[in-house]
Amino acid sequence: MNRTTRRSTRRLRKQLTSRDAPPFMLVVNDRHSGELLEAVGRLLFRYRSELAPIALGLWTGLAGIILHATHPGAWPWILLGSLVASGAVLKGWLLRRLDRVEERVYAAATTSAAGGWLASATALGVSRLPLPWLLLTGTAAAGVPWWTHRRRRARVTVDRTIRAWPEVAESIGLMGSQIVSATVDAWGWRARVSLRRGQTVADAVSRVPAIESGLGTRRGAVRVTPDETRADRFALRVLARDPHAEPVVWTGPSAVSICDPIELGVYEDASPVRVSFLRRHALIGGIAGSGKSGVLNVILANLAACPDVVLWGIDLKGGMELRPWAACLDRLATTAQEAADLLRDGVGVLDGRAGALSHRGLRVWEPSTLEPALVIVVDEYAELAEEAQDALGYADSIARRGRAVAVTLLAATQRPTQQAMGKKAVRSQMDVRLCLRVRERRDVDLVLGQGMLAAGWAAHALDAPGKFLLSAPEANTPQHARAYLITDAEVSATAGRYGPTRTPLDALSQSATQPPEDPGEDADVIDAELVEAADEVTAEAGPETALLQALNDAPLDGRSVADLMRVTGMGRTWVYGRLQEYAAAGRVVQVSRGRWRSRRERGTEATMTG
Ligand SMILES: Nc1ncnc2c1ncn2[C@@H]1O[C@H](COP(=O)(O)OP(=O)(O)OP(=O)(O)O)[C@@H](O)[C@H]1O
Repeated sequence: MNRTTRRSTRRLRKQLTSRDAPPFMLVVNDRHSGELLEAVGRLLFRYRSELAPIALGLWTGLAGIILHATHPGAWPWILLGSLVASGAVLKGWLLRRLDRVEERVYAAATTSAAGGWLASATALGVSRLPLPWLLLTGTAAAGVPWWTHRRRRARVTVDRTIRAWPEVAESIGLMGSQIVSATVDAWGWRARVSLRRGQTVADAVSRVPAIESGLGTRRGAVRVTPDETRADRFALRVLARDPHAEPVVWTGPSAVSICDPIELGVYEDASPVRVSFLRRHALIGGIAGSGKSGVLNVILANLAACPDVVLWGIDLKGGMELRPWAACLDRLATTAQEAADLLRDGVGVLDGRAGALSHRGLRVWEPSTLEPALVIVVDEYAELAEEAQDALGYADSIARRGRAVAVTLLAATQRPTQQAMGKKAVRSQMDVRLCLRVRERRDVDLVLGQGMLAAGWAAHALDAPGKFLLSAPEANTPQHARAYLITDAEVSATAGRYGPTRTPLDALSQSATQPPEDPGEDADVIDAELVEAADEVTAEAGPETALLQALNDAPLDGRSVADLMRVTGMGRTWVYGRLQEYAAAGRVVQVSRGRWRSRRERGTEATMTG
């Protein structure tokens, strides 16, 4: 109480107690009593949900008094009506929005209990013992589940928030915005908010901490995502609890082909995070300990289960991260030189396939078990830039030209700066970007691309390992996700399970990784006549006809690739390209490693023509 108030209180007291003071009169101020009633009314309305069980008890009691006085014989009908209503609620014909069994059972039990009491009170009178006590204890018993029910409480919170939104919006700088619709879900509630003309979703994104403060939520509870259909709307999600508070257990590979999307984890609404890695390069970024290796493990565990993929790995941390997958990796490079060789061979495969595709008149390599995709996994790409500069040129080439021929990169790094990625275009070629927690806000744009932070991709606010944001053609909103957690034991079990049955690289791609060599080295001793005849054919009809003839004339144990190179005068990749094409068409068979002949059926010689 301040000094002025104290002084006026003293004066008032003096006036009231002095002898010449006017007689004290209690004046009922109508205006104030009206305000009081209004305030009580407002309070009752505000807490109407909490007061519902008490109101129901009071109405039932009142109905009992009236019915006993007017229709005491109606009790059988009341009983029957309440039983029918309970059955209808249980069946879901009444109160349809109660979509859970527990909720329907509660509503049915309350209806039949209230009906039973009302029937008894109608017949016997409300005051007949133990009816008053039953009404009191019944109201309390029905009230407990009601008051503690999470969904009801959440619904009430949403209701109040919608009403308070104009005030909140004004104080957080989104004046004029309105909540258009709101729903309660398992973890909190979500709403669609319309913005005042001229405001954008970027304004809402930049005010997320203010929205959290305005709504009185915990930090990190609010998500703002653009509405794809309207620039003047956004989706607001408030998470009362963090759905990703606990690690998400991995349940096994979700893909059996590189053409299938891979399930990486779950979004906050419990829907799975699925993304395709077919003909796409991928970048995984995040600080140390954010869970990059964990995400790589999920991807590798899925790709290991796909027989139409060959996996190569580069791990310049001495193989620490990728060695557990060694059984499933066709190649693993752990030194700078090995990494450069591996990427150079990757470019070789790419070129070999590109040549074969152009010969077949096709544009893309369709992965199959005979002609698998090649995925090159690079753990900590920055090490590559530091230690194996030569390798960066090859990586760049693969990033730019590898998609069509299904030779792709999957790179993980802490900060994909220009320096860490090499001064090449690798980062800009990454179609799938997965951002775990980053240290600085600007790192969001480094991993996900320019402008993503401003668009609401707040990866700097992710607060646990394995939490991530995914940007891919099929994931274009900043939805928070958590990757499955694969334990070390699961990694070794998965590698052990799929390792022995991994598909080898196709012969054409293999040949493209080998240095050009003299075909004479492993050539068979073939008669001079054949070579001479082949030379003639080659000169007249071209190398393909010579190849077909040599395959037709091949002995039962086939002809070596070196011979085929000699008779056609063409390189290894060209020969393998044709052989693979004929093999896919069922026209030639690989008799043993590196030996081929045309297919012969039922002992007859099936000759091939071009
Ligand atoms: N999806 C996940 N769910 C829960 N915990 C996880 C998840 N992924 C990783 N972790 C935890 O975080 C720790 C660090 O993960 P991880 O080694 O994958 O991080 P990293 O980013 O690869 O780190 P570094 O850059 O140092 O290699 C792990 O030991 C694991 O306990």
